[in-house]
Amino acid sequence: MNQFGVIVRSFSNSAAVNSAIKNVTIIGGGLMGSGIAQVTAQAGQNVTLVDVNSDILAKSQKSINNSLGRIAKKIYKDNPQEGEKFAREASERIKTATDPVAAVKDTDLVIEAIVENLDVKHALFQKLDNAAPAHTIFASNTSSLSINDISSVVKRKDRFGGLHFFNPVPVMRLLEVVRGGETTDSTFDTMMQWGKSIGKTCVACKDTPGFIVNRLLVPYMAEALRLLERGDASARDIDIAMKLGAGYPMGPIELLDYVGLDTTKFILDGWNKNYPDQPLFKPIPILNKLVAEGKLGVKTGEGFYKYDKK
Ligand SMILES: CCCCCCCCCCCCC[C@H](O)CC(=O)SCCNC(=O)CCNC(=O)[C@H](O)C(C)(C)COP(=O)(O)OP(=O)(O)OC[C@H]1O[C@@H](n2cnc3c(N)ncnc32)[C@H](O)[C@@H]1OP(=O)(O)O
Ligand SMILES: NC(=O)c1ccc[n+]([C@@H]2O[C@H](COP(=O)([O-])OP(=O)(O)OC[C@H]3O[C@@H](n4cnc5c(N)ncnc54)[C@H](O)[C@@H]3O)[C@@H](O)[C@H]2O)c1
Repeated sequence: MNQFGVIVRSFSNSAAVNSAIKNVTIIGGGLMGSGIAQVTAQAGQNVTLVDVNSDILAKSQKSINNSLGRIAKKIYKDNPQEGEKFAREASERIKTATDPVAAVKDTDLVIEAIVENLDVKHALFQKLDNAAPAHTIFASNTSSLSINDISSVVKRKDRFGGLHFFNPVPVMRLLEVVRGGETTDSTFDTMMQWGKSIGKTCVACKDTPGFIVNRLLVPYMAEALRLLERGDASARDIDIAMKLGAGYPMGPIELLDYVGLDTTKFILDGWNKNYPDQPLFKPIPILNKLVAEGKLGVKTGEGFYKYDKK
């Protein structure tokens, strides 16, 4: 089945995979948090999506409703009315909030998808640890930080793990479920079951840098940027080469624009700090220049490439 086939199958099967989790709070309504909120609501669960202000949350909701419309057209192509009902009901399951403490008072799972910065993640989780119910599981959607490092500030280390989604969340079928050093079997099993209940194919990984995909993706994308910096090939030709030569749906440069150059820089700077002797993670001038100019990729309309404003 194509990705939509999987979504349809998973969507219809998601109810079949019972999960103890019914109420989910997602902190960070950006690229990833909005997608995680959407697929969770699509699976019939109650969602509270939190961000720092209502303008950002309005943008999150617009993005979610656009995506729901695209998926509804696929699943219910022969029954538009049912499609509208599916999209409306999923959207209605998502509440938004700007107060993270209030948003975790009655929740079973908190998924953090805020900026890739350990200090900011620490400040958030410290606040939530004293506010959420004792049974609530905490998870981070971090791309590159250690789950053990993130959870070092909370008491509930036994109920803390990684739930690493892939962009765009409504389409990418994979979910990496990451165990921290103190994650209990019960917490891990609940996260795996929950991942299946929202229609994802779950793989398990220890708390190792980059988990599985990014551990392999980062060197590949790093070398692509260095090819570009040396002038060995143009961005366009590097992307065409990897799509036609390796069968990738996107080339590495357009993928960097797609995931966000700010997030990319956060990840690279973090790994360079942790592994200063690894030449692969040395700062990349062309990346730093674009980020300094506010050219963050698709999300700002320009990165390595220019994009039509949506
Ligand atoms: C060391 C120095 C440098 C590097 C340092 C650090 C590097 C950091 C890199 C990692 C950064 C973080 C990474 C993160 O932690 C993990 C990731 O997320 S990795 C990225 C994973 N994702 C991908 O690889 C995406 C690859 N691209 C694709 O799969 C496709 O291009 C696409 C995005 C699905 C778009 O498909 P296209 O065919 O190109 O375009 P369409 O618009 O036609 O879409 C196809 C199909 O999908 C539907 N669709 C697309 N987007 C959405 C959406 N948001 N919601 C709903 N539906 C969507 C669309 O309707 C189409 O449906 P169809 O008509 O085909 O049925
Ligand atoms: N971009 C990707 O492709 C991708 C894929 C997988 C995982 N991730 C990870 O997901 C996380 C988010 O990435 P993104 O691309 O969605 O970033 P983003 O910049 O699109 O969204 C981050 C959101 O978090 C909000 N935020 C920041 N601090 C906050 C706080 N203290 N409280 C509430 N909201 C806060 C911001 O306002 C923003 O809307 C990062 O850890 C990233 O590494 C990213």
